[in-house]
Amino acid sequence: MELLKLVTVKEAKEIIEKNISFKPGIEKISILNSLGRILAEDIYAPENVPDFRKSTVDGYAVISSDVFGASESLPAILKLVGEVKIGTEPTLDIMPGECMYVPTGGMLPKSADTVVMIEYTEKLDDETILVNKPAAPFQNIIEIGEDVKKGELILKKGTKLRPYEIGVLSSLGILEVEVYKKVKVGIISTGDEIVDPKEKINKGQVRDINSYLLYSLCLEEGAEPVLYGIVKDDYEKLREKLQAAISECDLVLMSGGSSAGNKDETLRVIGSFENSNIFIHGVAIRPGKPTIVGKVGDKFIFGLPGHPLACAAIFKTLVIHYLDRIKNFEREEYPVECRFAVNYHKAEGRAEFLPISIKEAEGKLIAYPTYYESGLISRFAKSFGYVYIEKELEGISEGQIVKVYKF
Ligand SMILES: Nc1nc2c(c(=O)[nH]1)N[C@H]1C(S)=C(S)[C@@H](COP(=O)(O)OP(=O)(O)OC[C@H]3O[C@@H](n4cnc5c(N)ncnc54)[C@H](O)[C@@H]3O)O[C@H]1N2
Ligand code: MOO
Repeated sequence: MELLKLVTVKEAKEIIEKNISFKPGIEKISILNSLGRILAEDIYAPENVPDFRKSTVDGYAVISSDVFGASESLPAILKLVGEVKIGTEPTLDIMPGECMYVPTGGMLPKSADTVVMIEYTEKLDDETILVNKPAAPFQNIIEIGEDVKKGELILKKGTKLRPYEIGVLSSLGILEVEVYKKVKVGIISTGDEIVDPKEKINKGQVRDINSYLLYSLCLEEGAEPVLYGIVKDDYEKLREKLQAAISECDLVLMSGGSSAGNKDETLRVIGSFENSNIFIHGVAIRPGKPTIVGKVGDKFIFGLPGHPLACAAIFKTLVIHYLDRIKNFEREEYPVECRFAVNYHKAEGRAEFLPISIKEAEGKLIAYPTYYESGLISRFAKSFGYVYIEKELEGISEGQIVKVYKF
C-alpha cells in the first residue's frame, strides 16, 4: 500500500478543523429527551433558586441573638407564636423572644436569621420552647439565590447535558432547550470476505464487526448512525453506496478495503465525486495508519482501516474530534493514573493507541497492555481503556505512571 505522506495525529486534527464547513442544525427539544445532547444556546437563569429563604432542617426559626449562649443548664426560653406550613408563605413574623416551628424546606419568617434543630429544644407547653444549644446566624438556612442567582449564565453553549444539568433546568422552569441536531452518520463496511452476521459463514470469511462497532460508537457520541451494509470490493458498487450515504447523511465512515493496495479503491471512489477533496492519506499512529480523510461538498468522509481496533482507534482520536468541533464541545477527560506493569517498546515513528486492562494489587492500580494484534476484538473488549503514547517516545518502562483513558 503506497501511502502518501503520513501526518501526525496533531496535524490530522488541525487539518480536520481547518476544513470544517458543515454546521449541524439546531432543534428545540423537551429536557426529558435531552440527555447527552449538546446545548446550542447559553442559558441565563430567569429567576433565583430558591426564591425564598428556606430552612434545611426541622426545627424552630429564631433570632440568633435570642439563643446566644443557651445550654442545657441555662436554656433560652422562647414564645412559640405559630407554625410555617410547607409550600406556603408564613402569615406571621417573629419578634425578639419569639420562635416559629418550621419544617425542612419551609419558608422562614422575615426576622428569623437561624433555625434551631428540634433535637436541641424542649416543648414545655403549647406556647413555650426551651432551646438548649446556641445557633449561629444563617445556620441551617439556604439564602435567596444561593443555588442559582437570577441573571447568572448557568449553562454555557457547548455543554453536554447530564442528569444534573437537566435538574438545574427543571429547577428554573426551563422545560425546552435548543440543542444541536444529531449528526447523521452513514456507515459502510467493505471487503469481499466480510459477511453479514445474520448469514452463514464459510472458511476464509469473517462476520462484520466494524458496522456494529461504529454504529455503537456513534450512539455513544449522541450521533444518529445509519447502516449501509457491506459492499464487496467493487468500484461501481462502492461508489453507488457512497453516493447514497453522502446524499442522506452529514458524515460518512467507510471501513476496510481488502488488504494492501485496495484501500486505493476507497481513495479513488472518494476522489471520483465532483467537488471532492482528500486531505489525509495515512496517519502516524498504531493502529490506524491506513486512514483516509476527505470531503465531498461539505460532508466529511473517513476511510477507516479494516482491523476493528484500528477502526475504533481512529474513531476515538479523529472522528470524535470532528464531532466535537462542529458542536463547539470541549471534551473533558480525566484519565486514571496507573503504574505500568511491563517494559513496552512501541513502533518507531508512530504514536500508539494501546488498550489497557487495570488490576488492583496492594492498593495500587496496575496497567497491563492488552493489545498485541489490531485484529483481535476480544482483547479489546476486555480492556478498560487505552494509553496514548506520543510519537516521539520509545515506549513505557515498567513501574512508570501512565494515564489510562476510559473506552
Ligand atoms: N503490505 C502491507 N499490508 C498491510 C499494511 C501495510 O502497510 N502494508 N497495513 C496493515 C494495516 S496497519 C492495516 S490496519 C490493514 C488495513 O487494511 P485495510 O484498511 O485495507 O483493511 P482490510 O485489509 O480490508 O482489513 C484488514 C483486516 O480487518 C478485517 N476487517 C475488515 N473489515 C472488517 C469488518 N467490517 N469486520 C470485521 N473485520 C473486518 C479484514 O478481514 C482483515 O483481516 O492492512 C495491513 N496490511
Ligand atoms: O493500522 Mo494497522 O491496525 O496498525 O494494524
